[in-house]
Amino acid sequence: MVLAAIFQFCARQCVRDNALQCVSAIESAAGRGAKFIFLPEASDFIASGDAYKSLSESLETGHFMSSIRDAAKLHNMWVSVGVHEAGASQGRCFNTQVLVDDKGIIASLYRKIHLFDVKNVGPGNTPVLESASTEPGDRVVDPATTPIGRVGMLTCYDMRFPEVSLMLREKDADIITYPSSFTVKTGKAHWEVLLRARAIETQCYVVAAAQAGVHTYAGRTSYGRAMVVSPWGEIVAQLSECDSDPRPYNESEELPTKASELAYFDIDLDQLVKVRAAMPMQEQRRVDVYGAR
Ligand SMILES: O=C(O)CNC(=O)[C@H](CS)NC(=O)CCC(=O)C(=O)O
Repeated sequence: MVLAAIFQFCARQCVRDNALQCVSAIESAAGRGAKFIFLPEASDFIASGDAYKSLSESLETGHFMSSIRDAAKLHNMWVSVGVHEAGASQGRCFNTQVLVDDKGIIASLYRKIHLFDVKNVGPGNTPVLESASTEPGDRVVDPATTPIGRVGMLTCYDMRFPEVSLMLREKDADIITYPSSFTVKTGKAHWEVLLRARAIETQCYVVAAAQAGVHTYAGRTSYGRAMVVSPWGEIVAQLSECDSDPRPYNESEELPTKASELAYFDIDLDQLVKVRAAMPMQEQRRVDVYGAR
């Protein structure tokens, strides 16, 4: 079994501060002997309005990813982290999950394919239009081989589309990651159910690092409750949830952040093999009746 860590924090609009928090989480996890750490979606920043354009960075040369890569190398740690990647069309960014290996090299990356364009689930039942700032990716990436198993990457809202997680299972994923920044309303209603269902039906570990807390200047609050689910559907680690009411938008007010949290868990690939052997769903799929995913 190999030890891994999952991190939850409240990103601000300042990329340097957020980088410091993530680097310190990597350092702590290394001190405990973890080989892999999962960081949330948008760990580089949560911003308001047009700030996306100026804050998004290149994965190769930007301050945020350089800090993460240096820390990964220094502490021999694999890192999964969500960032805003500069360089998409129309001044937008990609919502990208980056997998960094223990030498500080980018081993793989995945650009979120399902964007959170919704009508009445945002703060105060307002709409959210992720596609205004973000260009969707156009491919699912094969799972990457790491010291904790084969990691398949998806992000946040993607967890509502089981087809892609089943596709990753088909490609031999052991672990599926959903770095997230969920809304409080949808988090309370759906978060645990979605993550446990994805784990049970794919018979994979599901790891969802999360943002948590009030981002007042951006007019939004993240639900938190970062969670790890075993291939049998048990919650093996979870962090605290944020149930604050949404607060009115206030650009100048940066509230004290909700404290960051770190949890540890073992990835037990023997248990995964036993679960799959006892209930061989992958071999039982009736693709002859209902087609491939
Ligand atoms: O905007 C950023 O900077 C980072 N991206 C996000 O926070 C994204 C898009 S707004 N959030 C989600 O997908 C929440 C999904 C969700 O809450 C649900 O499926 O219910």
